[in-house]
Amino acid sequence: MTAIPRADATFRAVGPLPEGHPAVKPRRVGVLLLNLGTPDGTDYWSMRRYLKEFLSDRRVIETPRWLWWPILNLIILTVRPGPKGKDYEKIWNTERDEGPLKTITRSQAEQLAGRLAGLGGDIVVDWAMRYGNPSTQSRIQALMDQGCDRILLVPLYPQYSAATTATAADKAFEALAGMRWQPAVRVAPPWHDDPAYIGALASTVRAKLATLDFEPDMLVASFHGVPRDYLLQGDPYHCQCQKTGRLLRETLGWDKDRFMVCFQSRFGNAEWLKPYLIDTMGELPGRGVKKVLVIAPGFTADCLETLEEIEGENMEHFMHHGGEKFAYVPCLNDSPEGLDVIQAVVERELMGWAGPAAR
Ligand SMILES: C=CC1=C(C)c2cc3[nH]c(cc4nc(cc5[nH]c(cc1n2)c(C)c5CCC(=O)O)C(CCC(=O)O)=C4C)c(C)c3C=C
Ligand SMILES: [Fe+2]
Ligand SMILES: [Fe+2]
Repeated sequence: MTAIPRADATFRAVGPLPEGHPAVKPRRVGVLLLNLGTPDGTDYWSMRRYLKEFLSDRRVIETPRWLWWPILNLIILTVRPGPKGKDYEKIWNTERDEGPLKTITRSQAEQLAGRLAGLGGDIVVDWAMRYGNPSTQSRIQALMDQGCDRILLVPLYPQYSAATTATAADKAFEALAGMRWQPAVRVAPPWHDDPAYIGALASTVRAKLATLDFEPDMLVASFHGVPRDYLLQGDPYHCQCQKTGRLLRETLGWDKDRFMVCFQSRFGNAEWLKPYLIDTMGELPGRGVKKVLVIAPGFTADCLETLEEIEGENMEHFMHHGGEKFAYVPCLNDSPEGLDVIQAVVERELMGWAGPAAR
């Protein structure tokens, strides 16, 4: 007996529709890659809009609103959009007129769609942002319009944090809250210790080492920071970053004294996770560490925080303090290794919805 594909079976069962009956769509599975977001442009107003949405998120800034509102609206949104827009200009994809985070996330989704085509089932892959465009709400609606009654949300963060993973899920569930017919939803878990991920990171380090004219004294794994208080309140982000770092070092077979984990992108005056990358870059040359290789395992795509902050600001700081050689390992991005990781996570989480076991 030949199995009838699910969509056909649904159509046959429905038969002729009564007058005025809403259209019946084929049943599909949606995969929605969710990234952080990036401004629509580098001008003052685009930057301000993006920063306002980002920094109004209570998952990102937990300061009481009565205190935060005047700081944000009267100070930060006045002084930050201008200089940050200039920073974005340095890394902007002028061909497409968008930030690299957007270009890379789109490419990841397009390539993933090609890779999942052979899985069986009718799968639609799309991508959306937590802040800015394309919005999470609009892309969930687009998946629903194409008949997706099951959606796998994939927050593109290997390490879980309430400030990233949870707020991405919150935004998606906020969109579902207004729907009469909600899709069934799964949220992919973080993959900070997945062998596919650690192996991909190790292979990018090895590939980079093969191109260098020096042997690094130190491999520095830099993760985006969060306030230290989030760790004390129970956010697992710190521990997951440390585990990723340890597994990467063990896989590479590097000694403990030639490897360290740092945290970057501190914002505001509160204490964040330490050691700070920028301080470390200023101190290492004085400790005899003159040649460094930096990797940013927490970012699935190169962006402002890697290209401008690590490869720009931190490299300059290191050299200024007596460093001799600095190299940066690009993120996994839309490389075959990067797609292998996303595909492994997605295929695992689609089990029962797509592939051989799908009903
Ligand atoms: C102010 C608090 C912030 C927290 C907490 C935070 C956590 C956090 N962020 C990322 C990933 C990215 N952040 C990016 C930019 C960025 N981050 C903050 C603030 C916090 N992030 C701001 C204000 C900005 C915008 C730039 C600036 O004004 O400094 C980006 C880059 C986006 C791009 O368009 O290139 C990424 C990616 C993680 C993973 C994280 C916690 C785990
Ligand atoms: Fe950030
Ligand atoms: Fe920890």
